[in-house]
Amino acid sequence: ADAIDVGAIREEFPILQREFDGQQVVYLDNAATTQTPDPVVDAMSDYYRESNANVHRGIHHLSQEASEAYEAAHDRVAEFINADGREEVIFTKNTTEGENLLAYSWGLAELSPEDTVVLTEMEHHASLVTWQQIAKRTGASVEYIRVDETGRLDMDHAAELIDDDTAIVSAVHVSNTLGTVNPVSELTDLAHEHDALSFIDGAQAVPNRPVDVKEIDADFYAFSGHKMAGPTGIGVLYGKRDLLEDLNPYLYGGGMIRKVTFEDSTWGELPWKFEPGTPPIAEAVGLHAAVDWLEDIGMDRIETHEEELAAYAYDRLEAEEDVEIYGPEGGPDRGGLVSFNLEGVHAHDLTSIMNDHTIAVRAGDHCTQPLHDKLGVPASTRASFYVYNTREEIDKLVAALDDARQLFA
Ligand SMILES: Cc1ncc(COP(=O)(O)O)c(CN[C@@H]2CONC2=O)c1O
Repeated sequence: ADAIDVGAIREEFPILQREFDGQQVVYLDNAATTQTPDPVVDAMSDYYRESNANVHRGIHHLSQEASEAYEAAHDRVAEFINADGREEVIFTKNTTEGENLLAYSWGLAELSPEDTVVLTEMEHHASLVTWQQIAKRTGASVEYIRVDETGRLDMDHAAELIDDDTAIVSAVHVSNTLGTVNPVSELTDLAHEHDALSFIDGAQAVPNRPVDVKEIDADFYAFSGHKMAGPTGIGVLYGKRDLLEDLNPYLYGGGMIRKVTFEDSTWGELPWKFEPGTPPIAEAVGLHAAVDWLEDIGMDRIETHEEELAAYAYDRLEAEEDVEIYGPEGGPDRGGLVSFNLEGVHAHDLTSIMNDHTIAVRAGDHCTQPLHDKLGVPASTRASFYVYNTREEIDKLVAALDDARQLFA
């Protein structure tokens, strides 16, 4: 596929023209959140201006329009990830809520002391802490698939850990710290060989590459709107329909019920059963527009663009003898981000220097503290890329290292 037209894309992001101290912003913090193109902002503004009403099919024109827009967003997302229709697409607040929905509605009900939850050492706190706490409450145990010295999963260790005691395997598709692209189909197959469920955290995958949940055969898959050129306040939990049919909700209220009496209640149809109360309607409209906008570029082309930028960043940083990079070398095993440290300079100081050059990167543990403990560093600096980033921006990042060396090293 031909390269994406970054110049044309940047025209749709006024925020990228912003300057601080006379320097144009260099936004390299996309793994935290991506910027929002005009068509997405316009779709949400138009909704509020012209179609705003509450959903659940109120008997008036505006509610009909709002309901249709909200339902169409479910259909569009289902198509985008190759789910079997809106029944398999639950709108949540974000990836974190999707993981908690599964942990509370399935984990609390199904896990017992005989069960094991298999995670990886590179899990984000959204899944690691969630499963760790649900395991404590149910008596289940938690085991972690090792990350090897290249930053990849040790799949021999995975095959050892995943056995007949395993109830669920929960793995990140692309690590938000290492950039590692994990073999999620293989992990899912291992889980299914032992009648265990497979949950995949796709927060750093769905925005950046083609994702086909049926090809992966994951039982559940979560991601966020704000990391894929969409708004904050909306995420998706995909689930296989037959599994969702058997799950009981853990959040109750209006819109999710079929019949309510003073004695008891019964639950509504999928996906509404898991969407109590007034949902993020404008955000759903925005997410729909974001999916259209991304597909217009092409997910294959986005994946190639990010892989090339990450490989370029990896090579440029690798050439600096006082820089330590975490995760695999550039190529198909690395998504669009690079975490690193500059010898003798704390990540927070480096990131502050970067900010002096109006370069936005992120310092910290990236919600993967156990992984940083394993790496033996308290924090790292992470540059993460999206469709509007260029090699020239990476050159600015590398050039700013010298300031940090002069000041701190
Ligand atoms: C792999 C992964 N899983 C789950 C989440 C949680 O997503 P929500 O915040 O939308 O629920 C994130 C967010 N990434 C964090 C957010 O900021 N910086 C990061 O790397 C993530 O990268």
